[in-house]
Amino acid sequence: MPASQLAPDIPSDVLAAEQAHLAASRAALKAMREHAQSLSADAAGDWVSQQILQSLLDQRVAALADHPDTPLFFGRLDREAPERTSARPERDEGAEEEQADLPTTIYVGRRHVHDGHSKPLVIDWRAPVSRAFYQASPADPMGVARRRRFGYHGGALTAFEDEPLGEGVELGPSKILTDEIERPRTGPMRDIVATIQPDQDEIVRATLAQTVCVQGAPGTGKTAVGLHRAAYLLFTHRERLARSGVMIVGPNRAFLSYISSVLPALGEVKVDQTTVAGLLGEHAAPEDPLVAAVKGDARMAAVLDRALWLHIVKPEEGVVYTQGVYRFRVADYEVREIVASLRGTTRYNPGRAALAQRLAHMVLVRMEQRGESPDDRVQDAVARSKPVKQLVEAVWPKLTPEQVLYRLLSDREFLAKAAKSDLPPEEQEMLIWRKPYRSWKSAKWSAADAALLDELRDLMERTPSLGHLVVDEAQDLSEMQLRALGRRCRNGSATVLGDLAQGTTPWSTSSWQSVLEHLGQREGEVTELTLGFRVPREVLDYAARLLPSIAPGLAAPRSLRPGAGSLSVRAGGSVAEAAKEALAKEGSIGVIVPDARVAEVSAALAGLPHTVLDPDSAEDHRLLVIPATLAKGLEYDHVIVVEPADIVEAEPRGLARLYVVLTRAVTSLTVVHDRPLPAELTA
Ligand SMILES: Nc1ncnc2c1ncn2[C@@H]1O[C@H](COP(=O)(O)OP(=O)(O)OP(=O)(O)O)[C@@H](O)[C@H]1O
Repeated sequence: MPASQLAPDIPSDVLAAEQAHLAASRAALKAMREHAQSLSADAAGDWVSQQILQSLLDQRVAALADHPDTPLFFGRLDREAPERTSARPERDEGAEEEQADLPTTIYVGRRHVHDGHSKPLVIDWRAPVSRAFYQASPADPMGVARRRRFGYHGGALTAFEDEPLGEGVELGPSKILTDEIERPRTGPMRDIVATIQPDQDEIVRATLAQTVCVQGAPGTGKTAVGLHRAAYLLFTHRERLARSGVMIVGPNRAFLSYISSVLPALGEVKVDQTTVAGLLGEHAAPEDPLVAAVKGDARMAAVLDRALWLHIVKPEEGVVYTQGVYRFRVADYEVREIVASLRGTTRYNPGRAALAQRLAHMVLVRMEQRGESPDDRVQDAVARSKPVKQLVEAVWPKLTPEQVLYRLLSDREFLAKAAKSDLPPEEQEMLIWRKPYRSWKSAKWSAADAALLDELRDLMERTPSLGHLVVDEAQDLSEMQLRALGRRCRNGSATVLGDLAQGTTPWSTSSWQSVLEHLGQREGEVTELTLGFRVPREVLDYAARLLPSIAPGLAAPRSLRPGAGSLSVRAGGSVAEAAKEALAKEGSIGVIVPDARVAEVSAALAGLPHTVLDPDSAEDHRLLVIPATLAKGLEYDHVIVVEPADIVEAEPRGLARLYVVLTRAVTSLTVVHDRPLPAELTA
């Protein structure tokens, strides 16, 4: 963007000085990288340490890469002398000392850069001192006299915009922010590090211990905020989270591929990004949504718990261990006592191992009574001996989650025993497979079963916890899936993102409190993002006509972008025609169609270069055909929605699906239909 476009009176000497600072910063980054490259891992004592050190050095060199097309810094703060800074409390320890040590003018960017004398040239956006860049306002300047935002064209600094904060004057809208929001979307999602808004920043910088749950209308930046929060936490708690790990869970692989480059662009490459299926198992046997809803209900947890422990058989016999001419006996009542003391105090598999050890210990006690002095090795040998193993197998059998679930879903009597009064008979009947499988090995599991298997796995063996989990589109998760995710952050915290109006699964939630409860994060704070950055107002108002039917409790969303003329509804219109019109404009085009009509619409677009969205393919086209069920979380400059009535009828929560697809557009939405539009949309 040429400087003159931003502000005709930008003094060229000021711009030149800023450009010189950019050049100096880039040169310093290069020097930092060369220094890191010159370091050798040879100093490490042994081969293993050398490999570890080398890998750390390689990571450091990679992190110091300069991306010429990406702004190294995007803001500048001219701060008042430290003693005059406002007494606003900082959240991180050491923040005040850090502020005092820094020069009064600082540049805020993607990473720290310092010169050869350790003088900071650029400060990481995540550092405590950078917070003022996002939060300072004339009402609370946070010690900042002037905030400067930089505009770039490619990698070149071409413009800046000043906001005086210390003079109590009202700030006008930022053109740099507006340009960023209006920029055409191409390729995968980009970071928003230069333009994070104050309410978004509050969420990004919430402390690690705090679980945050964000309700937000389409395009309010929930996904963006979740990803930036992950980057912020990794920076602020680098060592702790390097050990325990951070994971992003998204709705499908198309979405993961869309967001995949945001964290690497922020320098964070070691974050797992996955789907619930990726985490719990890629099971997708088709299932009646009503059955899936019962399986997704948290009441299943108690049923599974009983189902597993019902496998323990009351011991009727003791153990006889023979050593030479001696026989050592553990009586049946003693075995019963041991089993009773272990039940309920341990998970299933460690309990099984403990039973063997406790039996062996009893044998050892008998040996000692006979005057022997056996050691631990003898105890281990007894625990592994045939009679002990046989008894353990008979009383506390070795099981897999699949075996237990197979029995539960195929054996009415067993299910009734496990379900007790938690599930009424009609729900039990729904759970029993209509067509039973021959064995647990040949059973085909559904997505709902995957969460049940995971629950059983955890009852058998403790699931390790991560340090932090970001869960996107969380309104779509069942209570059992939430429990599965909750296990993975039980010693950590979570960022939970979603929109109650966009729930499209049989088990979609209508309450964030309930989500937090099943996640095991009752203390989590529910907050809301209300301003939309994606969808033009006209389009959002149109989609919001569906809200009274799908989420009556939610207020109508607001959009930052007026977008007059962005909506076109065409009865009997041609999809190819609409696509041609969009191709004549700038930006990406998504043709969102009922899943069953993908092939037909793709054929109708023959002659226009396009592909059908495939999450596993790197092929990127300007014109994409997208099955409605894959559109969640994605966005395109121009969206063409084909036959809303079919989209609504295709699934039980079809109206919510329609709301999702109508809210994917950044610049224009064209609705093409032959059938009458759903009444909720024309009301
Ligand atoms: N502060 C911001 N500055 C610039 N762009 C932003 C900002 N916040 C969000 N955006 C942009 O708005 C668009 C929507 O953001 P995002 O996908 O995170 O929204 P969402 O709330 O997750 O939407 P949905 O509910 O539809 O999935 C993205 O292009 C994102 O980059």
